Amino acid sequence: MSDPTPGAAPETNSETAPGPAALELTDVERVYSQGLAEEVRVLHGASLRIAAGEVVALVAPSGSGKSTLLHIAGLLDRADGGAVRIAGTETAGLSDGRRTAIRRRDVGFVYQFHHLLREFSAAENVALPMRAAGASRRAADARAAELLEAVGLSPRASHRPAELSGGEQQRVAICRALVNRPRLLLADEPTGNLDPGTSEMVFELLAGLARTEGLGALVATHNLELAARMDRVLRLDGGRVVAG
Ligand SMILES: Nc1ncnc2c1ncn2[C@@H]1O[C@H](COP(=O)(O)OP(=O)(O)OP(=O)(O)O)[C@@H](O)[C@H]1O
Repeated sequence: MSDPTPGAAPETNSETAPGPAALELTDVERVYSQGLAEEVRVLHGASLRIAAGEVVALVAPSGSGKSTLLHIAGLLDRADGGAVRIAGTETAGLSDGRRTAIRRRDVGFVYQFHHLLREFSAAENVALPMRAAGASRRAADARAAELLEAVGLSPRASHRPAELSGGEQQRVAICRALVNRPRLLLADEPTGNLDPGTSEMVFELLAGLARTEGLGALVATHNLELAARMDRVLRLDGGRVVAG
C-alpha cells in the first residue's frame, strides 16, 4: 500500500520509488528580463517530481516554457528562484563547475535534431561521451554495443550518420545520451522531425530503455497521442506544472 507523504508530488512509480527522485523541481521561477522592455515571466512556482524509472511527458503550447524548464532541469540555465534537485543533489547554490560536473555525470539529453558527429560511426558516436568521461576504449565500446543492440541497431553500428535513416539517427542519439548511465534523461521534441510511425517506435524505445536502465525521463512533446503512452503527462499552465 502506498502512503504518500503530505506535500510530496503524487503518482510516483512505487516499484521504482526507493532512492532519491531522478528530478525534483520546487517552486522554480524564471523571468527573462535582460535587454527587454518588459519582463517575460516564463516559470512561476513550477514544481514536479520524477521518480527513478518513471517516464513523464511534458506537453504545452509553443512558447509556454518547455525548453526553459528542460534547460533549468538539465543545469544548462539557472532558475531565478526555487530548488532543482537531481538524483538527490540540490544544485541551486553550487558553482558553475560543480553544476557542469553533475550535468555530465547525471543528465542525458536528446534533442529534436540528433547532432551526431558525421565523421564517426554510430558506435563511435555512442562511445565518445564515455571515453570523454575517462572510460577505457574497451569499456566504452562494450557499452555502446550493448545500447545499440537494445535499440536494434547492431547491424548499423559501423555506419556513419549520413548512412542512417532519421529514426535510426535518433536511436543512436538516445544511446549516446544514455552511455554514461545518467540518472535523468531530458528529451526536447525527440521525435519532432520524424514521421508518425517512426516517432512511435523511437518513443517506445526511449521509454523502454529509460525503464530498464532505471532512470527518470522527462520528454517534452507536442504529440498528445505519444504523450498519453508515458507513465504520466504534465502540462505547463501559466508558469506552473499541472497534471495533463
Ligand atoms: N533568452 C530569452 N530572452 C527572452 N525571452 C525568452 C528567452 N528564451 C525564451 N524566451 C521566451 O520565453 C517563453 C518560453 O520560451 P521556451 O523556448 O521555453 O518555450 P517552449 O514552450 O519550449 O516553446 P517551443 O515549443 O516553441 O520550443 C517564450 O515566450 C520565449 O519568447
